[in-house]
Amino acid sequence: CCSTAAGVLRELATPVVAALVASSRRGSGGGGQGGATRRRRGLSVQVADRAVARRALVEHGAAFLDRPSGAVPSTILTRNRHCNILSAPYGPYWRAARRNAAAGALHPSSLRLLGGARARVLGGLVRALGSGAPAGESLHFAVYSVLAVMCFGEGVVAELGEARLRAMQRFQREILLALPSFGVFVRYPRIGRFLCPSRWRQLLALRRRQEESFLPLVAEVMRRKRKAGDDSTFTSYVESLLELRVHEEGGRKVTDGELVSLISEFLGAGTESTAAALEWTMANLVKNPEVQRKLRHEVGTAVAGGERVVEEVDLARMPYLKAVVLESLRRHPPVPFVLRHADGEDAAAVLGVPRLPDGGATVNFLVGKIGRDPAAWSDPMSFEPERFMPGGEGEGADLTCTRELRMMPFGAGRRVCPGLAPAMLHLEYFVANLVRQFEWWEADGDEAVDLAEFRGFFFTIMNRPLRARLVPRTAM
Ligand code: HEM
Repeated sequence: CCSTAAGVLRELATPVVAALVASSRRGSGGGGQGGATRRRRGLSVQVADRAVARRALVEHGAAFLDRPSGAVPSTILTRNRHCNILSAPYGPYWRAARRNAAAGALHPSSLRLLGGARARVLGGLVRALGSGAPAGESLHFAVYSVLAVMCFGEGVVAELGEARLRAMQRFQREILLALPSFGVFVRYPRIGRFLCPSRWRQLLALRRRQEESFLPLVAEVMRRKRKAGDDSTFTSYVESLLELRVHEEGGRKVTDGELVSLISEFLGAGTESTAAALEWTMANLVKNPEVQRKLRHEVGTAVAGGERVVEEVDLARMPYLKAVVLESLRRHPPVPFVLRHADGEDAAAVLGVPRLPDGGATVNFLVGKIGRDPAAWSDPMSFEPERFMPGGEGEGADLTCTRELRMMPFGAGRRVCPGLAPAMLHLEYFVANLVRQFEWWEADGDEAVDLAEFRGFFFTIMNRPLRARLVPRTAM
């Protein structure tokens, strides 16, 4: 029935749908949560038109609220059993988990309480770079460290120590690299383990290691909480998860399996995306010395001739910094596509077809293409932060896409990335301080900056990790 429906769709497609790709792949539903059921995967529709994207995600968002099953790391790793925010079907559990993150650990008021921890991570990063550590890997570890503090609290991370934190980060990478080979268990949930028994054992071992890595840290968070009482002002993500109740499901707590998936998502989705964006931004600053010079001038003006570290409060006075980060996100969005499941008449009408097949369709919004659309951006492939300055075509860019959709690096609509605020804060904070501390020059030979992309399972990262010749500007 899928191929028939695909044929119908292909014939009826209008120009607003950039491409309709028939897919014979079927996914199983697996168990839904909170009474919601997952649908089988049938067709895949790709949207590269920003007007259609906005109509679908913002104006008719209710018809595009779910994600296709098996499209998200945690659904693969737990075979759809333990959802996190990204993978949860639209429903009570998703609402509770998302609200908890957005109003808690990811809220600007929580981020403000972490100024000291951020500065300590920056200090470590500057020392590492100053002693010649590779740029790409060092940026990545700095972002992971900040996310770990937000997740478990600074005391727990300090006790864990750098070596174990680095091991956790390596393990996260290992999982990301292994994920594509586990698709078979989502497509064939009943017989997958018999078809590929050794891969099945590998999957179980990875998930077990994830549990063994996170659950003792959760216990440590609880122990400290009991000891300190309610004195501390900052509430870590894990603390908030332990307090979370899904009221529409009888006030139940989050299960251990969900806890592990939610923590893994927080560290994984938060680090890989932000670190990739940071690396792309610094790479473009190496490639564009004039942009770097202008940015350094702005930083110097904002913080008394560059005499002190840039703090969160200073960032609001740096429009060019924001323009540099936005241009990097437009040109190199770390998440190159947004996946949603669509079903029903409303979704069909938005996509310009009379109906969708039984089971609905997977809709793939092409974030990269939308941000580089020549109809929206002049010379879209070049790196020009000026376009986001007053009078430029991107002035007042709306990252949530509520007013207008010209780029969508954080997605759009009700499932827009809840990490937008911390991501922008950390990008601006690290970029400003890194150009204050160092001049970033192109290295020679094999270490020269290569802007070629590597498309991973979920993220687009630099094909070759960033290397640069750093010249310290102030005594460290
Ligand atoms: C530069 C950094 C980041 C980029 C480019 C990015 C991008 C995205 C995109 C494109 C989506 C899909 C949105 C949609 O379907 O409309 C998403 C979802 C999500 N992101 Fe981010 N993200 C970033 C940082 C973060 C951070 C720091 C966190 C948390 C620590 C985070 C957590 C999430 C979660 C939980 C979702 C799922 C939302 C839902 O399904 O309701 N992201 N992100």
